[in-house]
Amino acid sequence: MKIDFRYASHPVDARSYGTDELRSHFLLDPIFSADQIHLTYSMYDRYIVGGVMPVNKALKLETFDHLKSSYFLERRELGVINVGGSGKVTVDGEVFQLDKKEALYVAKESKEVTFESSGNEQALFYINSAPAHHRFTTKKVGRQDAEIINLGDDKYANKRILNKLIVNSIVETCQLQMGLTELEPGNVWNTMPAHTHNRRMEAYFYFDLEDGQTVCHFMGEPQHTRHIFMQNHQAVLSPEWSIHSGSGTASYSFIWGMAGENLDYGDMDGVAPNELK
Ligand SMILES: O=C[C@H](O)[C@@H](O)CC(=O)C(=O)O
Ligand SMILES: [Zn+2]
Repeated sequence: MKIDFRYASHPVDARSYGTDELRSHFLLDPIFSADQIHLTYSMYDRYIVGGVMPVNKALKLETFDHLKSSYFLERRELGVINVGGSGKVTVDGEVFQLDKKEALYVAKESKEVTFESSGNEQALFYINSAPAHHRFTTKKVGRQDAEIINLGDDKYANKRILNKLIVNSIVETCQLQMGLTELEPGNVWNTMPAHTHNRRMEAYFYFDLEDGQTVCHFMGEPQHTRHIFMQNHQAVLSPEWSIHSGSGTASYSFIWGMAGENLDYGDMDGVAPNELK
């Protein structure tokens, strides 16, 4: 396992970050490395973001120094979404088959979690984890189980399909929420109009972006925005004070994940496009 660590930033400090500082504090890259579990432990709500890419062997989620626990999920819950070929996640002996864009919620106190590819195409497991106080039930959320919201309009180049996957109307969680948003062809703007939610931090992971294209991710306080150019399979941390929105040079999909004070997906403080600076 490879572990990175990130401290949280004060919004007033972040106003003066240049490109390199901004990327070193918020951009998470790489997410996927062959036969590696690569994680970042963030001080934003002690959220963990990472990727699992099992090529030649099954990979086991182990505890690491920042957790000071006897196993990874001793005091945590986990969300997994596969963005590659078919794969298998085994939780304490129970096998869950995850095809592309399917999710698994793994309950606190699950002792052994392993990941492997199970088809010809490489499985790619994107994972998020948050501290947890209660053991709920491990549950797969397949494509048909998703709650779908149609958002946006061609006219604003933001027509997209939002799939709620790990949310409390589908699976009980302590503080984790995850889902997947797909931009319709020719549409490029996500999460516009933008929002913040001081109650929750968030992380975005961009995927299914055509080779050679990019997504410009916008962050920062609504009146002090910054941008990070993102490549396929990179993630970015969004502090509780920050907007999280992006515009691509092509359409793409992304996974959002968040944790914090509440489990209310709709709790957002909207910002109209013409109020942004
Ligand atoms: O707090 C919620 C998140 O920012 C995302 O769910 C927003 C999103 O996927 C979109 O508008 O496309
Ligand atoms: Zn949000």
